[in-house]
Amino acid sequence: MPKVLVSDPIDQVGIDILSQVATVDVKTTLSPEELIQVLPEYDAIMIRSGTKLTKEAVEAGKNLKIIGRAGVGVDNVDVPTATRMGIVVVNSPEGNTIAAAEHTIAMMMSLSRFIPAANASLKGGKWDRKSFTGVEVYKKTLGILGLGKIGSHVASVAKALGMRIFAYDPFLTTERAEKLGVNLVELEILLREADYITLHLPKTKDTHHLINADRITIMKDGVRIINCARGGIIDEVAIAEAIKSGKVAGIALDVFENEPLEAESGLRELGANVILTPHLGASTEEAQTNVAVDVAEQIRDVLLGLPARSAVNIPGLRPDVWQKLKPYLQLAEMLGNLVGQLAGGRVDNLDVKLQGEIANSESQPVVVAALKGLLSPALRERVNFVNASIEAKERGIRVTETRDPSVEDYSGSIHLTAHGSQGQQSVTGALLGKSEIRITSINGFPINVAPTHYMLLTLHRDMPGIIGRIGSLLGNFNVNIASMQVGRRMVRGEAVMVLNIDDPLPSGLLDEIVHIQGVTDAFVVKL
Ligand SMILES: NC(=O)c1ccc[n+]([C@@H]2O[C@H](COP(=O)([O-])OP(=O)(O)OC[C@H]3O[C@@H](n4cnc5c(N)ncnc54)[C@H](O)[C@@H]3O)[C@@H](O)[C@H]2O)c1
Ligand SMILES: O=C(O)[C@H](O)COP(=O)(O)O
Repeated sequence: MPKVLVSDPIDQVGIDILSQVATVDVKTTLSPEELIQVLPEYDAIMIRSGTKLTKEAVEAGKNLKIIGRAGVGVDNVDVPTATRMGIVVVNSPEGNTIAAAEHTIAMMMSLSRFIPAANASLKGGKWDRKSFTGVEVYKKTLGILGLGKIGSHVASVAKALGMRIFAYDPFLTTERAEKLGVNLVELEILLREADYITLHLPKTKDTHHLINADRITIMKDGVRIINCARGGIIDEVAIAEAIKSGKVAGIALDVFENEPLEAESGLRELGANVILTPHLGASTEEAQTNVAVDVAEQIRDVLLGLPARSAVNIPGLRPDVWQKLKPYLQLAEMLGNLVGQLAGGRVDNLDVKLQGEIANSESQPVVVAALKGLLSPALRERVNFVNASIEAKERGIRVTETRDPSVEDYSGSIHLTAHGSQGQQSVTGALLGKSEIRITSINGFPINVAPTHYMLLTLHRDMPGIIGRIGSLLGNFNVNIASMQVGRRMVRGEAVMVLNIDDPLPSGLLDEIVHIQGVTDAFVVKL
């Protein structure tokens, strides 16, 4: 049984799913050092934002096949390192959208009406009504930074509250914004116009301290700011200063530059107009069930050898695409492996041509499959769909892709040409029926071969007796031939022969084959 480590609190429903296929250890109090120590034992890890999978931690996970983030943000995972190591990273892109959006609205209303402070005052024995006169959100302008899933839901709820909505999102089309009834504006306009500003973008190097002292200066006096996205998007020192000076009337923060927030953080000292929650955006029963099921199912699937539906580091390989392309992916991988073995040495360029029905499909997974096959003789199980593109790039392999939707002999075929240190080799393959893989040409010689584990390929002159001589030689060495195919373009011209053999070729035999008169080259292929 594979082993899964659950290192943050996850809903039991997720643990139950994982337990169908794995031994599950729930250890939610590991220190970073302990985590690194235990990680080599595990095939998968399931986390929330609490566990920091740093470069060192990911590298310690030598047996990890998948990292499952039961939530949205993967900024606590060193994804590039995971990708290089061939570890799939998955998340739950939508499981906690509503929870985070509702927390944002709750923060906005709490800021407007001082609910946390009024509650604390009353419970502290007072009946103070004067200190807590609030403001209405009705007819105010809400500026949303990042109009993705959460930002969009916040927009629609805020519209129902009678707010005017401005949004800044450089990656969003005006059509989408119009559909949401939102004014898509430049950042500076939003900052000038908004009475409330809420953040719903990822933490990246571009969004680090997006809200800083300079941008706060542009804002309206008395603006209120909410951050339920990620700590570090707001400069905490600058925002604390702006609260003290009265420039900013209130802030509500669910996320912090350092989590847990330090006991001595100055933010804790600020008054009734500063609301802090300990990263509770996704903490609803519904969201925790959603993300646990979503991510546990993906871990289960990957451990069973199936694709994950929301891998953040395998673009394009969703289960629906996988199901549709599966036979072509197997074909591309086999052809990549074959052309790589024929090429022998270093490959600098791989031309991938997709012909017929496959030319109209999503090509990226097919290219990745071909690269996986190409690199697998050298890297073996270290290369997979996650890291094949990176591994190829690091080796300087350039990929050229062409498509031709016209149908020739087969409804769809894949043609690979490898250019490398030892010249050029090309192979073509197609599907017979829906899923039977065939090699349909080698270096332009037409054949029709079902690939098998061991194959012997010869390039030779088409002349009487040559096939017999190769066959007898194999017989002398007790190598059994399962089937044989010859492809030629003209009688007594150049030809290619493919022998499917039942046994590996004994050492030295290939040399003898190459020395047969008329044989120009020979290759042993192991698929
Ligand atoms: N507090 C919580 O518990 C909690 C819960 C869920 C999600 N989150 C966080 O909320 C944020 C939003 O999540 P989502 O699910 O809506 O993500 P999403 O990917 O659906 O939306 C993010 C949006 O930000 C936009 N964006 C990216 N870079 C930008 C930039 N430089 N300027 C402006 N816009 C930019 C993108 O175009 C996208 O539309 C993420 O940071 C996520 O980690 C927090
Ligand atoms: O990105 C997310 O999904 C949220 O920040 C939730 O984090 P959590 O799973 O630690 O609550």
